[in-house]
Amino acid sequence: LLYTAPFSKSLGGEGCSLLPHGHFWIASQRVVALGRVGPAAVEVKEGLINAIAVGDYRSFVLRRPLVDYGDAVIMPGLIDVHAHLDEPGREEWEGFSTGTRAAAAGGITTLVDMPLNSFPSTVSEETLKLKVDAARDKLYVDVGFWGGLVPENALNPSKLESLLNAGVLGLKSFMCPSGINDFPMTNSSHIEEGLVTLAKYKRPLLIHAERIPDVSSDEELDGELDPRSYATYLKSRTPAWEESAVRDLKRAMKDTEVGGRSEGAHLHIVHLSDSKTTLDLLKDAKHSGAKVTIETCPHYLAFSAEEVADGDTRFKCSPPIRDAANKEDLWEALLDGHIDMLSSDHSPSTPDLKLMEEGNFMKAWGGISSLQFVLPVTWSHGKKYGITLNQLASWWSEKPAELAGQKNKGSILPGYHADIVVWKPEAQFHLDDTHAVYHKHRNISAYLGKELSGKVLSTFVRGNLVFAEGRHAGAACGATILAK
Ligand SMILES: NC(=O)NC(NC(N)=O)C(=O)[O-]
Ligand SMILES: [Zn+2]
Ligand SMILES: [Zn+2]
Repeated sequence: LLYTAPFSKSLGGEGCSLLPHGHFWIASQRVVALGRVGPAAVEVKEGLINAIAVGDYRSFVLRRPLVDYGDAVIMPGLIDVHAHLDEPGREEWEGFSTGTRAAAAGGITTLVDMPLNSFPSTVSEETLKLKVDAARDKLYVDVGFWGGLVPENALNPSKLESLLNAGVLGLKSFMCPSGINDFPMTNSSHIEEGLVTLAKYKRPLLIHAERIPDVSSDEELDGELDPRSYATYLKSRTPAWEESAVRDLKRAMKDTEVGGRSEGAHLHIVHLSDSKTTLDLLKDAKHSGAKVTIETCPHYLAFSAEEVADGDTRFKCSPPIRDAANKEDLWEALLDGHIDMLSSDHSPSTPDLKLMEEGNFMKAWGGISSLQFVLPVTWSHGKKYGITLNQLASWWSEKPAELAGQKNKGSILPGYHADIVVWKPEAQFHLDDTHAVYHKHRNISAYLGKELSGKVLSTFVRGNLVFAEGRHAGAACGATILAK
């Protein structure tokens, strides 16, 4: 039985998978596995990768269905460690069903949900249970959860332990106001104490590292500034915020070193935007042996402040998208390995909160909607820097799997989950009104109207073909991932 793409006509529809087989091979001329890219076939059996036949694979795949993807790329599915799915409590912003359908359409096979923007925030065993219950039968990809480190639990190890025992993959905290009432910010003492507990569990602490600087350099903010101007927003949230946070983390980072008070714990800086002093401070800490990793997001690599039109609040996020020179330096840091991985920071809201008509950057909700497009965006913008498919797999799958403690995910290797994206890097598309968008509010996405290259053909989650040629599987068979 040989399928060659496009193969919609032969696909099933009702169950967990569009492909009616539990044991099959997929093959192409560009399989990203075992540190190389080349012709290979991957055997999928009962949700796992059973074998990889490299080179001339035809003699291996006899008597089993084979999906031949020609010269499309077969790569590990993306693992997005930073997405706000907002359910329960704010389903009108996003939701498990819409968010995971968007993920599947974008080649993302695992999401890790942020503990804030849902209501209540995920800060205790009980609130994690609400998340897990709300997710039931709604997931098209696998979903894990970060818990929140907040003042209420940070100094209370037994509360933190009950949250960790309940299965969050790690914790997340803010060093500035989060914009969400039941998710208050932490100071460096909360963080240092939380890390001691995390060290026992060997799980990471993710930090939104922006802090209001002690000495304000914002004199320019005095007087009348136009809130529709992007420059006004940039002045209100300078790189000094990121720098101040990271300086304040000095002791916490030191504590993670071998022999330190929280050896075994791990600090992960989310959505780094400042590629100057903040990055230098983090490089120094890494260099002296602190266990620190860094992520940045496609919007910091795709856009620059110069391109953000006044009033276009789709581009408002924190920390802000900075100037073109900053963007160049972020690419350099990513290519040099100083930035470890990428994530979407998909943080939608209802369109009214983006204040798109008023265009007020100072009052609009901060957060970029991007979940479905991160693969083509990274590829389209990375091509001119010569990025490779292996680098994409490292930034989007291997490193995120490690951060989230997922030992069976993130690579195409025998014994691993068959979480796979098949895509055509050369296929161009214009993200116009006719393009199918599965996250909830298409008009708030900063990528609408853009030309991208890299089209997702198929997405497999644990062997289930959950998305192919524009269609989703009928049943939502993604799993919730809880740490043990
Ligand atoms: N409450 C939020 O979702 N905040 C998010 N907002 C952004 N990035 O603008 C974030 O991750 O900080
Ligand atoms: Zn954040
Ligand atoms: Zn976020």
